[in-house]
Amino acid sequence: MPTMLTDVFRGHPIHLPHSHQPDFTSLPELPDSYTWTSKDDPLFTAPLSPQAAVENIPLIDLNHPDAANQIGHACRTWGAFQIANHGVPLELLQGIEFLTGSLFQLPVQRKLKAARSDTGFAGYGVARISSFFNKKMWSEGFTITGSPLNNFRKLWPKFHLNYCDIVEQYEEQMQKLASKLMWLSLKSLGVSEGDIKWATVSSDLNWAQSALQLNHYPVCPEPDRAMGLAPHTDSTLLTILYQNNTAGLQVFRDDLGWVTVPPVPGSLVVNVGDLFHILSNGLFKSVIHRARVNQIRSRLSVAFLWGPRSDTKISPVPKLVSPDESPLYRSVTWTEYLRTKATHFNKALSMIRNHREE
Ligand SMILES: C=C1C[C@]23C[C@@]1(O)CC[C@H]2[C@@]12CCC[C@@](C)(C(=O)O1)[C@H]2[C@@H]3C(=O)O
Ligand SMILES: O=C(O)CCC(=O)C(=O)O
Ligand SMILES: [Fe+2]
Repeated sequence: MPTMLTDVFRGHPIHLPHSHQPDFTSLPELPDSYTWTSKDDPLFTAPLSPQAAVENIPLIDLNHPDAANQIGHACRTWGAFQIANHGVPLELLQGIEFLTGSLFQLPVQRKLKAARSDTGFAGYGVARISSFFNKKMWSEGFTITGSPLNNFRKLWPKFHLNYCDIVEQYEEQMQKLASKLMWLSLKSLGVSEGDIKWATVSSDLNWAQSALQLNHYPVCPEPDRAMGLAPHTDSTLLTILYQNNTAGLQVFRDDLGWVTVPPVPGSLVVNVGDLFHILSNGLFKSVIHRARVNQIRSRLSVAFLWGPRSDTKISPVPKLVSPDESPLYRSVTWTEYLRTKATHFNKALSMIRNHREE
């Protein structure tokens, strides 16, 4: 029986004190434990790209006849892009935003009834990557995988069924979209369905699995010294992110520094994750990104984290490996990778890299 995402961290506890979460709204100034400097994160003071107005992640119209090549180019250069005409109904995007807003508005004692346990996967808490940093992040999160029924019943004793319904519909749409995006980007590399046995096209998409990460970044008294979500890459194949109408997401490019991804109403942000970087033999970049906060408006985001089934070994597509070289990475399942990441964080990719002889 393959490990489901819910079981990934069983036996790999991470102690994160969710119950110490402050009531963000009542803090007139930033506590020292939330004040970041470049000592806490080397990229904290990396420059904000002055060119961000001209150079930004592309906005791609999925109905454009050349969409596959545009996506492929964005995956190689940025590891991220935005999409319009993606087919996800606007009411559903509004529905998931409403759910997320309602959840984080609940009193902290109610949210803690659904707190993620040390070995658990789903529930309310601080970002999993918090354990790798000395300072705290100005955010709170809620992770969903499989049915949210038990947790939602604790949060909303009366209305949980309506909220479960929204999550189910949202996940269904996201699954279809993620698979479409994967095949479009692979097409740009000349890789087709026959080249990847584990991802056979079946309408139930049971070769994939996913999690939803709801994020809330409250208004912050000193945003320049705070961090919403520290820099990281996602461990996924692809992540599809919905952000409300408040900027905060930034992506990092070695040549440009931090670039803010402006919210475009109705569009979605797509990030290449570490597993897609591996599958593409390093051709697609898994993008380093972070979330900053602001003094005026709170921010919400919903990340659809998408990867293969737990028993699937991901390795570079043979077609993308030149015959006289070994693949850049050894094969790994999503479960193995999430556990490696939970222990070694941003060194996880280099730990599964095959070292080539010069
Ligand atoms: C499947 C997963 C990816 C994730 C860890 C998780 O187990 C569930 C939450 C995901 C998330 C969202 C916020 C950023 C991130 C790095 C984190 O701490 O939790 C990602 C994790 C990831 O992509 O590695
Ligand atoms: O809130 C955002 O814009 C980023 C969220 C994110 O990176 C994540 O949930 O993995
Ligand atoms: Fe992320």
